[in-house]
Amino acid sequence: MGMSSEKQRAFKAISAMKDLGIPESRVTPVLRRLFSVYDKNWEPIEDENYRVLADAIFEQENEVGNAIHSFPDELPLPPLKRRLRSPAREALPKRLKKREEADNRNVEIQSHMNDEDEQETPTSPQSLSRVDSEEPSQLCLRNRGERASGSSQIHSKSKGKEPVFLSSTCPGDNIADPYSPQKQLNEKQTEHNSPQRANKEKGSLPLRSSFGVCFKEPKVEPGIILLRKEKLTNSQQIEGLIKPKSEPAEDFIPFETPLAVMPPASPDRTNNDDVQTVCSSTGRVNGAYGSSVNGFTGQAKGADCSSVSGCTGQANIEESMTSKDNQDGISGRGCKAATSSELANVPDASKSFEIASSPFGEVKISLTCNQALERPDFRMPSLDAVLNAVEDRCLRSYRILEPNFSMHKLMEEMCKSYLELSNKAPDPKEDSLIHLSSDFSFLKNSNLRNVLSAKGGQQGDIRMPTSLQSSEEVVLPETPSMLLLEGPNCHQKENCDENSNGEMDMDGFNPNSLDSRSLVVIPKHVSTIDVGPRHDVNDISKGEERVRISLINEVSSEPFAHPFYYIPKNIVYQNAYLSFSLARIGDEDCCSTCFGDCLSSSIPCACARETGGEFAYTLEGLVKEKFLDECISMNRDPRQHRHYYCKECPLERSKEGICDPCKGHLVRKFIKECWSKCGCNKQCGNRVVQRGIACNLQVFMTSEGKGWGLRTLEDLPKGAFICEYVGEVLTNTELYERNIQSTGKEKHTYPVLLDADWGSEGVLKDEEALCLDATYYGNVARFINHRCYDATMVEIPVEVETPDHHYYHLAFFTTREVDALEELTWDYGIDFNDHNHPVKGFRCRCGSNCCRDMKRSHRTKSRR
Ligand SMILES: C[S@@+](CC[C@H](N)C(=O)[O-])C[C@H]1O[C@@H](n2cnc3c(N)ncnc32)[C@H](O)[C@@H]1O
Repeated sequence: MGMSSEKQRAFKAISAMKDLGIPESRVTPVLRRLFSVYDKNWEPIEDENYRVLADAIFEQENEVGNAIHSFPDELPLPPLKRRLRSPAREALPKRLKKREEADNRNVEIQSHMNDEDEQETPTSPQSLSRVDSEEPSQLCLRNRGERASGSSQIHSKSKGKEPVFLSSTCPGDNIADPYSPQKQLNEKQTEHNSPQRANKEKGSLPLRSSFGVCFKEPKVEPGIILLRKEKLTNSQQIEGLIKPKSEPAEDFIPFETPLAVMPPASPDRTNNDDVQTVCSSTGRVNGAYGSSVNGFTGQAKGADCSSVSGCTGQANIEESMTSKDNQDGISGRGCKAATSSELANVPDASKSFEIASSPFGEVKISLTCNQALERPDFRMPSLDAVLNAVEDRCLRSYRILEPNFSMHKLMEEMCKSYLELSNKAPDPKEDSLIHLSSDFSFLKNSNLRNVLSAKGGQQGDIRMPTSLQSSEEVVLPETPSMLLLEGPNCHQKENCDENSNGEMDMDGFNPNSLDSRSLVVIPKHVSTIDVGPRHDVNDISKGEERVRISLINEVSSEPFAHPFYYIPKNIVYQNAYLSFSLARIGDEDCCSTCFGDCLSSSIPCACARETGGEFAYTLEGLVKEKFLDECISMNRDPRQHRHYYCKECPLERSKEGICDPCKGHLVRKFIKECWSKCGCNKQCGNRVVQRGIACNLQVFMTSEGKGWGLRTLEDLPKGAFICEYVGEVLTNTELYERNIQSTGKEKHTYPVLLDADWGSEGVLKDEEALCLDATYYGNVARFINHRCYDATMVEIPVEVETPDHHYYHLAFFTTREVDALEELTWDYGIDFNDHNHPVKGFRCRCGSNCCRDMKRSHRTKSRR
């Protein structure tokens, strides 16, 4: 395309933005980036009246932390409305008053919020991107005083259906400026994009209601360009990524000077098992990470590369991919072939993608990322971490509904496309064209295989998790909204045989033949183009988590019959008052001037203040040993640690009969994570819990009679985040009401008090004291069994959306190294003599030497 045409299109784009009130100065740099990202392809930029461009402009503003201050002159601010009403304020505990003062400091934001309450809620993803809508903030809450009296009980209304909280946005939560061009753009798009509208059409609950909670669509990470999946076919998306470049297109405007080219692969690769470290011509370091499993080649040079612009350095990620030919023993030729690789796209050094192939079917993709290496604190992430992070970003950014989406598959698609384009039709029987070490690493490093092999000595003793049983994983359309699986883990009869013990065996499954290759199941890809969302019924999270959580019963034929809705984040039941909003987070409680990863900064940011000016997490994302040990010590020997004794204990008040004096609440140590009002990005190392479950977990039937439990399928280090305790946020009163309404048998076995800081809040009213109940709505944590004293996990309160300790996330971290297949337990801190406790009493079968259930004559001795 000629220069003049490029210019014309650029001018058109600029003037379209001008029409929306965005000055040229803000448009041009973003346009340059987009133009580069889309490989000088104008269509995606022009699509939908330059929607992507507008998105990107606002995303960039978010990224540099000036979303609020960027239009001071252009945008008149509505008058301040007080968030809290005076009488309510009088009753506020000190902490909340302090927050209100912070409100007043944040008057501009506040007034926007209130004003938006009355506005029609924009629903497009980009509208959310400017507001407090980063994924973890899915809870968006109203002030109790503002809650309409007609609030109904969401869950009771939605019984029998998929929980209907999924709304793209929450009324009243959008602080996007009503006058902003972005909003104008949104309004144009609301008609056809609105999930609310879609929901209405489906006849589900009206989402714009007075409920205290609703979910938002995931927000796009600042700096990420939105590709709208529904607009692009698979192949378009892939093409967008790897479109072969036959000719260097002319730049319509000067771009950043290209940095040194990183040509793919050093030529002399004579051994596919080699892990290569390549230095870029800038002399910067490229790390290496890769290994070979069972003869597969996995090579990668990882780099922290996420941005598509701002090229200031250079790093490489390279994935060596071998086709079937190579696997079948032609690897020698493949190695030789590497020397004769031909670059598919050589000419333009600034390109971030390069693909090479050999005449023998070897395809090599080289990603050149330019952002990381100028950073003095640059460190090489593992390929695994990069793939996970990219998956995470993609899932949030592109509305990918396929629960089994993986970067591995994406790379494979790239390979396939490349081969197709090269007129080399891939073998349809090919199960995987690429072999990355990351997919195998946990099996290679963990002792899962040994454990399985050991057990497999007696064939039939072991039931493989369904997720590992067959590569023909069954993916069924989701019909049941409640997770209620009939029978053991085999959900497709045809694939299962029932043995004499009534247990299910997979056809042809031979535990003795296990090797790491047979253990790895790459789930069948299901296209999301023409079908609705699907869930693997053997994923108890129904696709809600980043990882699949399988379920297995190796000890009995008891079916899994837990009627609960899986939710990955807390939701408010009805009256719980959670006092957080962006406006309540003062500058002193966030790190608005940070950038990138706070953990890499030499000076810890404001978010580390909660943990004594030091981050609680290590660079590897583990809780630091000292901090963790203190938390463990608190749990193991609570008497040695500070307690708060309520004058009128909400817990006692909510019990039946006479109130006992407060038994004391442990004053716990908190972790404070960075969040939406912080300048850092979602990948910041101080955001662990909010990223969700990352390890391989499994719900299994315990053999000690504790019912279902949770275990890990991989070796875990000490201090690793496992999961959050997720449930409905209730007030103590509501929990009390639930308990008295239920019969003894149904007494709630899943409530957790959020009492870690009751002490600093003065006398808490019943409706202020919060707890989580995972009985009806919960996540995988509802299966965590109790172990006295030496549990494998400890709970730590984590602040995400609010610096106010009133509401927090309860997160579980490992107390020591945990082996694959070991149960993940937690010391409930239960007093086995307290029969009035809201948690239903049980006969403890934890097996710990220090079991506190002393009265039980049948106490089991620990086997550990
Ligand atoms: C939060 S649930 C844990 C999951 C539960 N095992 C299930 O099957 O749903 C708590 C319940 O699990 C059982 N449980 C947990 N830890 C136990 C233990 N150490 N000994 C016996 N039962 C236990 C008790 O019935 C308790 O009320």
